[in-house]
Amino acid sequence: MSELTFENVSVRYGTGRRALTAVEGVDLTVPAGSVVGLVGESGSGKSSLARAAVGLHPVSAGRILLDGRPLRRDGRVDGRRPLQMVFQDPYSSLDPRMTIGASIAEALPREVARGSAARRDEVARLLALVDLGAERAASYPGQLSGGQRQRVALARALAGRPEVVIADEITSALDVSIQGTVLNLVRDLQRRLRLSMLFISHDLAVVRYVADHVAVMYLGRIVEFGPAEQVLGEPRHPYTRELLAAAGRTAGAGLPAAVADAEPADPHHPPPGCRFHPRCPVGPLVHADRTVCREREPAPTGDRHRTACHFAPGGAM
Ligand SMILES: Nc1ncnc2c1ncn2[C@@H]1O[C@H](COP(=O)(O)OP(=O)(O)OP(=O)(O)O)[C@@H](O)[C@H]1O
Repeated sequence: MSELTFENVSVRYGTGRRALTAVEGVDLTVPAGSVVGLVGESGSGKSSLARAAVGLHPVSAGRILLDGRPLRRDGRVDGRRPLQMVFQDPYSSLDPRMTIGASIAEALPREVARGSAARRDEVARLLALVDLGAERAASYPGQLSGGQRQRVALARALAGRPEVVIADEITSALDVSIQGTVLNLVRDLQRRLRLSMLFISHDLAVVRYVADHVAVMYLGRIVEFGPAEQVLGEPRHPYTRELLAAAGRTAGAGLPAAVADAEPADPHHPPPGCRFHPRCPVGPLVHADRTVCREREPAPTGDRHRTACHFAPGGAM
């Protein structure tokens, strides 16, 4: 079991006037063997943080550590790739011209992949892990259903014997009727293989189901973090409360409509002070002029349940 830590991590795209900071100064820990759900509306920086962890995009500041050891820019540590990512669209990780077996075999570490018999056995073992028969090795991605393809993508990620799996919206593209089965499988594998997991989803119902801890991201910052039942049951940050209210309105159908009436956040020009202040319903109630919110960025406060809001219960003010 391994602990994944983001230490003051920033991710930037572009340069000059077009520069955009998608992730800014994020501190986040995925405790060994646990699932951290990462939520926030579209564009908040969730995928950017994930991609930085697996080396698909460089961090512009900060460090990413596995059990205290820094990951290299390409996501390796000691020559291995201990982090694997599963994406929303399994087509992005499966070559349509390769059989399922060949795709999985390609991801096997060299020491396992010696000899075709060993490879075949290992592919069959991985297929069994994701509840697919060994005969599936001969199929092509186009012959499988969306749910089966996502299982194969999962098997492929597990082929590298990861310690941490980053799941980015892995059920969002699936038919609602099979989302539950895939989620059950993921949760079961996570426990059996004692994986640590960063589970990104815009669907709070899904996150409630799989996550031990929840991190809420807004415009590149983590605004709330804590045990899932606390963050989702007794949210402290006004943004988290809005997300939950919006999810309730749409019967768990997701976040993107959250805070729909407010000004959309512009990542090119994040507001000064608290980034949420232009949309925040709480600040004006407490401080008519919202000076503190406009001028001072709130530092996270709290112990197990941390919130970055000047007026959160247990907050700085
Ligand atoms: N390769 C890129 N080049 C430039 N800007 C990018 C790039 N990738 C993401 N961005 C920008 O970075 C910000 C954060 O995007 P990111 O995809 O990380 O957010 P997200 O929370 O994962 O959203 P979604 O749920 O829509 O994937 C957005 O403003 C996005 O437009």
